[in-house]
Amino acid sequence: MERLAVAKVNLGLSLLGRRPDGYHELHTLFAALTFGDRLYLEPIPQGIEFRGRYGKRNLAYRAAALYLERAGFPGGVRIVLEKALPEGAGLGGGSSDAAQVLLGLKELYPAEVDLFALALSLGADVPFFLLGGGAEARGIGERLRPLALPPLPVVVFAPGLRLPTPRVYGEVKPHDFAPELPVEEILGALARGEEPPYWNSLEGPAFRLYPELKEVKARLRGLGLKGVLMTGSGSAFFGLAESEEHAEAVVKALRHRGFVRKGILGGPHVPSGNGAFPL
Ligand SMILES: C[C@@](CO)(OP(=O)(O)O)[C@H](O)COP(=O)(O)OP(=O)(O)OC[C@H]1O[C@@H](n2ccc(N)nc2=O)[C@H](O)[C@@H]1O
Ligand SMILES: Nc1ncnc2c1ncn2[C@@H]1O[C@H](COP(=O)(O)OP(=O)(O)O)[C@@H](O)[C@H]1O
Repeated sequence: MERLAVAKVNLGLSLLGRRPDGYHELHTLFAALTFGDRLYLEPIPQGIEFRGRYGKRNLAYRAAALYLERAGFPGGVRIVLEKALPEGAGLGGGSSDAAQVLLGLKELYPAEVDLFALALSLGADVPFFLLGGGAEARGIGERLRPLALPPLPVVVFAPGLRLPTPRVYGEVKPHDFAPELPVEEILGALARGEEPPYWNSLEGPAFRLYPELKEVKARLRGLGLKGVLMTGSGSAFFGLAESEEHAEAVVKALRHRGFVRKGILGGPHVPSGNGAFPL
């Protein structure tokens, strides 16, 4: 079985405060995109044969180990992971890989296993990737409400700077906290092709760590993209293109400077019925 583990961007991310356990409470809009890593899953009699980086620490491997254990060891799986997404870029590649392994194994070995609970134990972004499409998220990303997003062309650019998530959260100061995102206004602006009134509270901390990221943002704006924003904890940025042709031209202009791809907001069509967590 072949599966596409798509990237995500955060159409705004607001840090509302810090929880007693040290994690940050956030409000964000997740948008799946149409490109990503490829995974090949094949049933084998027992165990996990894994081809990809990090061995047993890979989130895809850990997802398989968890699912097979919870399902009562119904059989094994061979997993080949072909990475296309840069790591530590805020595109959620590892989380997306893990979600596709969970969904794939549920198809190969159906069992009464709560995928959302397993997903959350693997990482805060993993539950979203079980749903795909678009979603409003709260908590640390686990309270999800699906959202319909206009299928706009976007360009993602990662400058080749790896920004580990804990490093960026570690740099957050009280003045980085902000109110909730104006969700209706953001959706309205997207639908009208206007500059969305969103922000990413992690841009301040990331820019303090790596001031050169400000130039990356300015360069994307200079190419005519709207709503240019860092995604998640960075270091990738995205922007909204006027058309597929505009997106293609931006990709050409940036292709020697880092990872650059065009995609469509909301991702490929996902069959409904995955359910959701209430906000
Ligand atoms: C920023 C976001 C936005 O979608 O995604 P990415 O950009 O990484 O894809 C997420 O909040 C990434 O959450 P998650 O994937 O769970 O982060 P992890 O790497 O597990 O967390 C690493 C560390 O970051 C801090 N952390 C993480 C999430 C959160 N809401 N508050 C935090 O303070 C914690 O110190 C944690 O130990
Ligand atoms: N399948 C995987 N793909 C990418 N990274 C993985 C994977 N499994 C574990 N990791 C670890 O998780 C970190 C975060 O990866 P990733 O999800 O791609 O970035 P981000 O959290 O910035 O969106 C990587 O730096 C790597 O150490």
